[in-house]
Amino acid sequence: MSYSKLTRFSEIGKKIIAVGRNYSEHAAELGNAVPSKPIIFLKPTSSYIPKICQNVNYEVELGVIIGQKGFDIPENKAMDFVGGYTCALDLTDFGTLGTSREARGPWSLAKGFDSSCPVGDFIPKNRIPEPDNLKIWLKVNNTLKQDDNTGNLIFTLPQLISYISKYMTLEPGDLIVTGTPDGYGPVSHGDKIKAGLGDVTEISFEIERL
Ligand SMILES: O=C([O-])CC(=O)C(=O)O
Ligand SMILES: [Mg+2]
Repeated sequence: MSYSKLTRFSEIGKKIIAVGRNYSEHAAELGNAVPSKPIIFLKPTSSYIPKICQNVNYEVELGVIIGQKGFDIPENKAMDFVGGYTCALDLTDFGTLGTSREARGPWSLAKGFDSSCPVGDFIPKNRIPEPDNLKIWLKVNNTLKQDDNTGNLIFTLPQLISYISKYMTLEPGDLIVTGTPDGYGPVSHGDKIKAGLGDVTEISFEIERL
């Protein structure tokens, strides 16, 4: 399958593996300690559905798309398994849908409702030669809300790929959303969201309530 022809990963429909608290300033704004191991959770592929956004918070994230199958991948081989990148949002509702962050219950509804994972275009790997030095930003109604660099990820892409693949076989089309920087916040009906990775790719959409 040629991923470069795809603009929405719903056409691929593989796992969405998400990383939590992977920027220390985001962990701090949540009042959480910097994790000693990656915090991993799953979002269902139905969360790609561009349906509605509810009472949610935005989180812009670097999405890594897996290009070949692998398990127990060593860190020094991990980048060979990357097929490309995308700008993804990990929309989150801890208010009405999910167990609160403080509680220890699962986050599945808070982070897995339909439309909770808007993604941009597939960016082939060679268009981002330095994924560990990439500006990541998000604007709400043209106001800059999140502005950081993937150089500040606590766990790097090779560390994440290696760690996740010890537990879950990675398959072509899987998407790893690598965690959000600080500055997350709520959106409401009519808000215009624009987010991007450096000046390589941009995603924009408007929030609609049912
Ligand atoms: O929202 C959270 O607490 C965890 C998360 O997804 C992130 O850090 O990107
Ligand atoms: Mg997130």
